[in-house]
Amino acid sequence: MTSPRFSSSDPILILQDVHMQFGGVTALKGIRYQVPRGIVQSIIGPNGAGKTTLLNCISGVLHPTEGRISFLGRRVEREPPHRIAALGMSRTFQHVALFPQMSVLENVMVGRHVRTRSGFWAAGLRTRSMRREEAAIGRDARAWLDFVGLADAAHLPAGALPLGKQKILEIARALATDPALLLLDEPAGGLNTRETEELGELIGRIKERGTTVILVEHDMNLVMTISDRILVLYYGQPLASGVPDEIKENPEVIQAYLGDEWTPDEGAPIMNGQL
Ligand SMILES: Nc1ncnc2c1ncn2[C@@H]1O[C@H](COP(=O)(O)OP(=O)(O)OP(=O)(O)O)[C@@H](O)[C@H]1O
Repeated sequence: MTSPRFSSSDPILILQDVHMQFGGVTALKGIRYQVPRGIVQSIIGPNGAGKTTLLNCISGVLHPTEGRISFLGRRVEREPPHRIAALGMSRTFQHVALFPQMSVLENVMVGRHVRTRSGFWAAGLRTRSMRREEAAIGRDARAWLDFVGLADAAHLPAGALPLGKQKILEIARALATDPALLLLDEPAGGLNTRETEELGELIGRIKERGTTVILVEHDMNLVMTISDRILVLYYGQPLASGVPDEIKENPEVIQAYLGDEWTPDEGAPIMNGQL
Protein backbone atom coordinates (compact mmCIF):
# COMPACT_ATOMS: atom_id res chain seq x y z
CA MET A 1 0.00 0.00 0.00
CA THR A 2 2.99 2.30 0.42
CA SER A 3 4.33 4.43 -2.39
CA PRO A 4 6.93 2.61 -4.52
CA ARG A 5 9.41 5.35 -3.67
CA PHE A 6 8.89 4.94 0.07
CA SER A 7 11.76 3.39 2.00
CA SER A 8 11.38 1.83 5.45
CA SER A 9 13.77 4.43 6.88
CA ASP A 10 11.62 7.33 5.62
CA PRO A 11 9.43 9.19 8.12
CA ILE A 12 6.03 7.55 8.32
CA LEU A 13 4.34 10.96 8.38
CA ILE A 14 5.45 14.27 6.88
CA LEU A 15 3.57 17.51 7.48
CA GLN A 16 4.49 20.39 5.22
CA ASP A 17 3.12 23.84 6.03
CA VAL A 18 -0.20 22.48 7.26
CA HIS A 19 -2.63 25.30 7.84
CA MET A 20 -6.20 25.11 9.11
CA GLN A 21 -8.62 27.99 9.20
CA PHE A 22 -12.12 27.84 10.71
CA GLY A 23 -13.73 31.09 9.59
CA GLY A 24 -11.87 33.74 11.57
CA VAL A 25 -10.01 31.18 13.74
CA THR A 26 -6.61 29.96 12.62
CA ALA A 27 -6.28 26.61 14.36
CA LEU A 28 -3.03 25.51 12.66
CA LYS A 29 -0.45 27.93 11.32
CA GLY A 30 1.87 26.21 8.89
CA ILE A 31 2.94 23.06 10.76
CA ARG A 32 6.14 21.45 9.44
CA TYR A 33 6.97 18.21 11.12
CA GLN A 34 8.13 14.67 10.50
CA VAL A 35 7.39 11.56 12.51
CA PRO A 36 9.92 8.69 12.22
CA ARG A 37 8.66 5.13 12.09
CA GLY A 38 8.32 3.02 15.20
CA ILE A 39 8.23 5.70 17.89
CA VAL A 40 5.72 7.09 20.36
CA GLN A 41 5.28 10.71 19.29
CA SER A 42 3.31 12.86 21.71
CA ILE A 43 1.66 16.16 20.89
CA ILE A 44 1.00 18.40 23.85
CA GLY A 45 -0.15 21.97 24.41
CA PRO A 46 -2.84 23.89 26.24
CA ASN A 47 -6.54 23.73 25.43
CA GLY A 48 -7.23 25.15 22.00
CA ALA A 49 -3.60 24.80 20.80
CA GLY A 50 -4.75 22.80 17.77
CA LYS A 51 -3.87 19.24 18.79
CA THR A 52 -7.18 17.61 17.89
CA THR A 53 -7.41 19.69 14.71
CA LEU A 54 -4.00 18.34 13.71
CA LEU A 55 -5.08 14.74 14.38
CA ASN A 56 -8.24 15.40 12.36
CA CYS A 57 -6.19 16.70 9.43
CA ILE A 58 -3.82 13.73 9.58
CA SER A 59 -6.66 11.20 9.66
CA GLY A 60 -8.75 12.90 6.96
CA VAL A 61 -11.62 13.97 9.23
CA LEU A 62 -10.69 17.52 8.20
CA HIS A 63 -8.91 18.70 5.10
CA PRO A 64 -6.33 21.39 5.83
CA THR A 65 -6.90 24.71 4.11
CA GLU A 66 -3.25 24.66 2.97
CA GLY A 67 -0.27 22.33 3.08
CA ARG A 68 0.67 18.74 2.39
CA ILE A 69 0.44 15.59 4.46
CA SER A 70 2.32 12.45 3.37
CA PHE A 71 1.62 9.12 5.02
CA LEU A 72 3.82 6.16 4.06
CA GLY A 73 4.98 8.16 1.08
CA ARG A 74 1.49 9.01 -0.20
CA ARG A 75 -0.20 12.38 -0.26
CA VAL A 76 -3.33 12.15 1.90
CA GLU A 77 -4.39 15.71 2.73
CA ARG A 78 -7.38 15.50 0.36
CA GLU A 79 -8.27 11.88 1.04
CA PRO A 80 -11.36 10.84 3.04
CA PRO A 81 -10.87 9.01 6.36
CA HIS A 82 -11.75 5.55 5.04
CA ARG A 83 -9.10 5.77 2.29
CA ILE A 84 -6.47 6.84 4.82
CA ALA A 85 -7.57 4.04 7.16
CA ALA A 86 -7.17 1.54 4.32
CA LEU A 87 -3.58 2.76 3.83
CA GLY A 88 -2.76 1.74 7.40
CA MET A 89 -3.77 4.53 9.78
CA SER A 90 -6.19 4.13 12.65
CA ARG A 91 -7.36 6.36 15.47
CA THR A 92 -9.39 6.76 18.61
CA PHE A 93 -11.42 9.81 19.53
CA GLN A 94 -11.40 12.08 22.57
CA HIS A 95 -14.86 10.86 23.58
CA VAL A 96 -15.65 7.17 23.65
CA ALA A 97 -17.51 6.17 20.48
CA LEU A 98 -18.37 2.49 20.90
CA PHE A 99 -21.56 0.61 20.03
CA PRO A 100 -22.75 0.19 23.63
CA GLN A 101 -25.33 -2.57 22.97
CA MET A 102 -22.95 -4.68 20.92
CA SER A 103 -20.56 -7.04 22.64
CA VAL A 104 -16.96 -6.14 23.32
CA LEU A 105 -15.92 -8.69 20.66
CA GLU A 106 -18.33 -7.30 18.05
CA ASN A 107 -17.00 -3.79 18.63
CA VAL A 108 -13.51 -5.01 17.72
CA MET A 109 -14.89 -6.90 14.71
CA VAL A 110 -16.48 -3.68 13.42
CA GLY A 111 -13.04 -2.08 13.47
CA ARG A 112 -11.57 -4.97 11.48
CA HIS A 113 -14.19 -4.73 8.73
CA VAL A 114 -12.56 -1.53 7.49
CA ARG A 115 -10.10 -3.77 5.66
CA THR A 116 -12.24 -6.69 4.55
CA ARG A 117 -13.47 -7.04 1.02
CA SER A 118 -17.10 -7.66 1.88
CA GLY A 119 -17.55 -4.95 4.51
CA PHE A 120 -19.52 -5.29 7.70
CA TRP A 121 -23.08 -4.82 6.43
CA ALA A 122 -22.58 -6.85 3.28
CA ALA A 123 -21.34 -9.61 5.57
CA GLY A 124 -24.94 -9.85 6.78
CA LEU A 125 -25.75 -11.55 3.45
CA ARG A 126 -23.51 -14.42 4.56
CA THR A 127 -22.20 -16.20 1.54
CA ARG A 128 -19.85 -19.06 2.40
CA SER A 129 -16.71 -17.03 1.71
CA MET A 130 -18.11 -14.24 3.80
CA ARG A 131 -18.75 -16.64 6.67
CA ARG A 132 -15.15 -17.82 6.45
CA GLU A 133 -13.97 -14.23 6.45
CA GLU A 134 -16.24 -13.51 9.39
CA ALA A 135 -14.81 -16.43 11.37
CA ALA A 136 -11.26 -15.23 10.67
CA ILE A 137 -12.21 -11.73 11.77
CA GLY A 138 -13.66 -13.18 14.98
CA ARG A 139 -10.39 -15.02 15.68
CA ASP A 140 -8.34 -11.89 15.02
CA ALA A 141 -10.65 -9.81 17.20
CA ARG A 142 -10.21 -12.28 20.07
CA ALA A 143 -6.45 -12.07 19.65
CA TRP A 144 -6.61 -8.29 19.90
CA LEU A 145 -8.80 -8.51 23.00
CA ASP A 146 -6.21 -10.84 24.48
CA PHE A 147 -3.45 -8.39 23.54
CA VAL A 148 -5.15 -5.49 25.36
CA GLY A 149 -6.25 -7.65 28.32
CA LEU A 150 -10.00 -7.69 27.65
CA ALA A 151 -10.44 -11.31 26.57
CA ASP A 152 -12.52 -12.15 29.65
CA ALA A 153 -15.02 -9.40 28.77
CA ALA A 154 -15.50 -10.49 25.13
CA HIS A 155 -19.21 -11.25 25.45
CA LEU A 156 -20.25 -8.38 27.70
CA PRO A 157 -22.07 -5.42 26.15
CA ALA A 158 -19.46 -2.71 25.55
CA GLY A 159 -21.65 -0.19 27.41
CA ALA A 160 -21.39 -2.31 30.58
CA LEU A 161 -17.62 -1.80 30.85
CA PRO A 162 -16.20 0.90 33.13
CA LEU A 163 -14.82 3.94 31.28
CA GLY A 164 -11.21 2.83 31.62
CA LYS A 165 -11.94 -0.48 29.93
CA GLN A 166 -14.07 1.20 27.25
CA LYS A 167 -11.07 3.32 26.35
CA ILE A 168 -8.90 0.22 26.13
CA LEU A 169 -11.59 -1.39 23.96
CA GLU A 170 -11.46 1.59 21.62
CA ILE A 171 -7.74 1.02 21.26
CA ALA A 172 -8.36 -2.68 20.52
CA ARG A 173 -10.86 -1.69 17.85
CA ALA A 174 -8.38 0.73 16.31
CA LEU A 175 -5.68 -1.98 16.40
CA ALA A 176 -7.95 -4.48 14.67
CA THR A 177 -6.89 -3.12 11.27
CA ASP A 178 -3.24 -3.76 12.26
CA PRO A 179 -2.32 -0.15 11.48
CA ALA A 180 1.16 1.14 10.74
CA LEU A 181 0.20 4.37 12.53
CA LEU A 182 -2.15 4.65 15.49
CA LEU A 183 -3.47 8.05 16.58
CA LEU A 184 -4.71 8.31 20.17
CA ASP A 185 -6.65 11.42 21.19
CA GLU A 186 -6.52 11.85 24.97
CA PRO A 187 -6.72 8.16 25.83
CA ALA A 188 -6.05 8.82 29.53
CA GLY A 189 -8.92 11.30 29.92
CA GLY A 190 -11.15 10.10 32.77
CA LEU A 191 -8.80 7.26 33.78
CA ASN A 192 -7.51 6.79 37.32
CA THR A 193 -3.80 6.45 38.13
CA ARG A 194 -3.71 2.67 37.89
CA GLU A 195 -5.66 2.62 34.61
CA THR A 196 -3.33 5.27 33.22
CA GLU A 197 -0.29 3.17 34.14
CA GLU A 198 -1.85 0.16 32.40
CA LEU A 199 -2.55 2.34 29.37
CA GLY A 200 1.09 3.41 29.29
CA GLU A 201 2.21 -0.21 29.45
CA LEU A 202 -0.18 -1.08 26.59
CA ILE A 203 1.10 1.77 24.43
CA GLY A 204 4.64 0.49 25.03
CA ARG A 205 3.63 -2.97 23.80
CA ILE A 206 1.91 -1.47 20.74
CA LYS A 207 5.17 0.25 19.89
CA GLU A 208 7.11 -2.97 20.41
CA ARG A 209 4.88 -4.60 17.79
CA GLY A 210 6.21 -2.02 15.33
CA THR A 211 3.21 0.32 15.25
CA THR A 212 4.04 4.02 15.33
CA VAL A 213 1.89 5.88 17.88
CA ILE A 214 0.91 9.54 17.87
CA LEU A 215 -0.49 10.50 21.23
CA VAL A 216 -2.39 13.69 22.08
CA GLU A 217 -2.52 13.77 25.86
CA HIS A 218 -2.79 16.14 28.80
CA ASP A 219 -1.51 13.71 31.43
CA MET A 220 2.11 14.78 31.73
CA ASN A 221 3.21 11.80 33.81
CA LEU A 222 2.08 9.51 31.03
CA VAL A 223 3.53 11.68 28.26
CA MET A 224 6.93 12.06 29.93
CA THR A 225 7.11 8.35 30.73
CA ILE A 226 6.24 6.79 27.38
CA SER A 227 7.13 9.31 24.66
CA ASP A 228 10.17 9.03 22.43
CA ARG A 229 9.54 12.54 21.15
CA ILE A 230 7.22 15.36 22.09
CA LEU A 231 5.89 18.17 19.90
CA VAL A 232 4.58 21.17 21.80
CA LEU A 233 1.89 23.15 20.03
CA TYR A 234 1.03 26.68 21.05
CA TYR A 235 -1.63 28.70 19.27
CA GLY A 236 -1.49 26.39 16.27
CA GLN A 237 2.30 26.49 15.90
CA PRO A 238 5.13 24.24 17.05
CA LEU A 239 6.81 25.82 20.07
CA ALA A 240 9.30 23.04 20.74
CA SER A 241 10.09 19.47 19.83
CA GLY A 242 12.41 16.98 21.47
CA VAL A 243 12.82 14.07 23.83
CA PRO A 244 10.97 14.33 27.17
CA ASP A 245 14.00 15.63 29.09
CA GLU A 246 14.53 18.40 26.53
CA ILE A 247 10.89 19.41 26.70
CA LYS A 248 10.88 19.38 30.52
CA GLU A 249 13.90 21.66 30.54
CA ASN A 250 12.92 23.97 27.68
CA PRO A 251 12.46 27.43 29.27
CA GLU A 252 9.95 28.52 26.63
CA VAL A 253 7.84 25.45 27.30
CA ILE A 254 8.10 25.94 31.04
CA GLN A 255 7.18 29.58 30.69
CA ALA A 256 4.35 29.05 28.25
CA TYR A 257 2.76 25.92 29.65
CA LEU A 258 4.02 24.71 32.89
CA GLY A 259 4.06 27.84 34.98
CA ASP A 260 6.93 29.42 36.83
CA GLU A 261 6.35 27.34 39.94
CA TRP A 262 7.55 24.10 38.33
CA THR A 263 11.20 23.17 37.92
CA PRO A 264 12.62 20.09 36.16
CA ASP A 265 14.05 18.80 39.48
CA GLU A 266 10.52 18.18 40.69
CA GLY A 267 9.97 15.56 38.00
CA ALA A 268 7.21 15.57 35.44
CA PRO A 269 4.77 18.43 35.93
CA ILE A 270 1.15 17.53 36.41
CA MET A 271 -0.67 20.84 36.87
CA ASN A 272 -3.80 19.15 38.25
CA GLY A 273 -3.31 16.45 35.64
CA GLN A 274 -3.78 18.96 32.84
CA LEU A 275 -1.57 21.18 30.82
N1 LIG B 1 -14.94 22.83 13.80
C1 LIG B 1 -14.44 23.95 14.29
N2 LIG B 1 -14.98 25.16 13.98
C2 LIG B 1 -14.46 26.30 14.46
N3 LIG B 1 -13.39 26.37 15.27
C3 LIG B 1 -12.82 25.20 15.62
C4 LIG B 1 -13.31 23.95 15.15
N4 LIG B 1 -12.53 22.98 15.67
C5 LIG B 1 -11.59 23.59 16.43
N5 LIG B 1 -11.77 24.93 16.39
C6 LIG B 1 -10.93 25.93 17.05
O1 LIG B 1 -9.60 25.64 16.67
C7 LIG B 1 -8.72 25.85 17.77
C8 LIG B 1 -7.97 24.57 18.06
O2 LIG B 1 -8.87 23.62 18.62
P1 LIG B 1 -8.47 22.12 18.97
O3 LIG B 1 -9.68 21.43 19.46
O4 LIG B 1 -7.73 21.54 17.84
O5 LIG B 1 -7.46 22.36 20.17
P2 LIG B 1 -6.84 21.27 21.17
O6 LIG B 1 -5.42 21.62 21.33
O7 LIG B 1 -7.16 19.91 20.71
O8 LIG B 1 -7.64 21.59 22.50
P3 LIG B 1 -8.09 20.59 23.70
O9 LIG B 1 -6.85 20.27 24.45
O10 LIG B 1 -9.03 21.43 24.49
O11 LIG B 1 -8.75 19.39 23.08
C9 LIG B 1 -9.57 26.33 18.93
O12 LIG B 1 -9.55 27.75 18.94
C10 LIG B 1 -10.95 25.82 18.57
O13 LIG B 1 -11.95 26.63 19.13
